[in-house]
Amino acid sequence: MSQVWSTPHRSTPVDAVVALPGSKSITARALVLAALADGPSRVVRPLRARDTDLMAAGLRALGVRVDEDGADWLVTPGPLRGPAEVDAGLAGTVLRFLPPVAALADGPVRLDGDPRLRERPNAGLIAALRALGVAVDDGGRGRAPFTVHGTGGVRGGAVTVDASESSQIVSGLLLAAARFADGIDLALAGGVPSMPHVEMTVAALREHGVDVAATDRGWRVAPGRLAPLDRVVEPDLSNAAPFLAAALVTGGRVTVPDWPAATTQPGAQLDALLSRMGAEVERTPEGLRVTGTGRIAPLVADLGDVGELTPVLAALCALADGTSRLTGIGHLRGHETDRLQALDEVLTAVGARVEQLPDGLVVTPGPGRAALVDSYADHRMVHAAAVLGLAVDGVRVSGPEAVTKTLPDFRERWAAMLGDDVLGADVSGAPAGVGT
Ligand SMILES: O=C(O)C1=C[C@@H](OP(=O)(O)O)[C@@H](O)[C@H](O)C1
Ligand SMILES: C=C(OP(=O)(O)O)C(=O)O
Repeated sequence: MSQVWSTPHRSTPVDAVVALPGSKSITARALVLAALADGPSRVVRPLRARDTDLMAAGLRALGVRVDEDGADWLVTPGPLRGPAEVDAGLAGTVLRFLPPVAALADGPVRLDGDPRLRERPNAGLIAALRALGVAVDDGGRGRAPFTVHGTGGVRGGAVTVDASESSQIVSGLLLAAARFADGIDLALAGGVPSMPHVEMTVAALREHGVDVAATDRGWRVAPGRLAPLDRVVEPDLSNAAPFLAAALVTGGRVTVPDWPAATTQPGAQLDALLSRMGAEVERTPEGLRVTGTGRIAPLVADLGDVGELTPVLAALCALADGTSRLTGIGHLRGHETDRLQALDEVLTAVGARVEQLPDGLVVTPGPGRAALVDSYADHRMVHAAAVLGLAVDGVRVSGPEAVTKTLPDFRERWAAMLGDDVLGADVSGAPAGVGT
């Protein structure tokens, strides 16, 4: 039995200020870099959610101390050790950031996770580790479960990496590379999605005093120490997406406080993307304010840099007044679920017409209809269903607990935005499934 969430329907304009907890991506980098530094670091206002708790637990398994200090995490590095077991859950960040750290441990580290984690692509990372002198036993699958045979050190040096399926492969290698004997000289074999996330990695490394340089084909990290650092985590701008979308759908107004003036988070691009979809977007002293104008314009865009915004943007496209075309997102087939397939099914169930492209979606809105849709264990599919449900009466989603991945109290925050006292609607036990 899985839960079913009846998403709240709302025709009146929302008017809310929605504060959001810390960024998943910044918290993950802060933890890993703190673990590799040569003294204790503090992570201030980290995201506490399944993905980041798994990252902390994985580092603890490798011998790092991660203590709670109020709402902060205090990270005290220690000798990295094996044998160890790491549970990556469904977290791409744990899957791709911890193996290069595990390679520095003094024994074998086995990494596994949810059934879907075992389908998420990782061959590019495993091949790169081998080329850098690390033995990895993956049974030839290129996926979890696999064992990294740490020997207490990594040679490092020049390596060509296929990161076409995930930018996290690049980030994982760069994060640990200063601790490799020869650092790393990473050349990309082809394209890489989600470039802002690689820029986030480079920026975070530099804040720890690491020497990172962009090269013709990739990045070079010099071997050296990582200085300890107290880091304040920015709010998660990708998780702002469904709340800001609610302003467009209801013709209302949503403000997200503490919106950073400058950031490498891809969610920063919501500003421009939502303007293109018809919203008025302004930076106010209170935060980023998005005001719906009553019209949702279709979107034609390459979302390759901002793939994780796709589920919410695609939901808006299903409510727009024309056909949208979202491209550059073939790698979303390897995310928490095959997101192009999942969005096709969900948007079709609520009345839109969807065409799948090899690297994207064409979405044509239709008359909305009630539907029971699946979350596919994907937090951002729950966000998408919530956005659809504002406009289409009777959208229910099974498996809403997937939101624990990055925003455990998503439904409470959604209800609060709408001015509801409780969860916004009933949550009941019912068999998982898709259909009306
Ligand atoms: O480095 C990161 O923190 C992330 C990189 C991106 O991964 P992909 O490049 O696999 O899309 C993004 O989608 C994910 O949510 C977080
Ligand atoms: C793709 C995502 O997550 P992960 O870090 O597990 O890849 C996401 O949060 O949208």
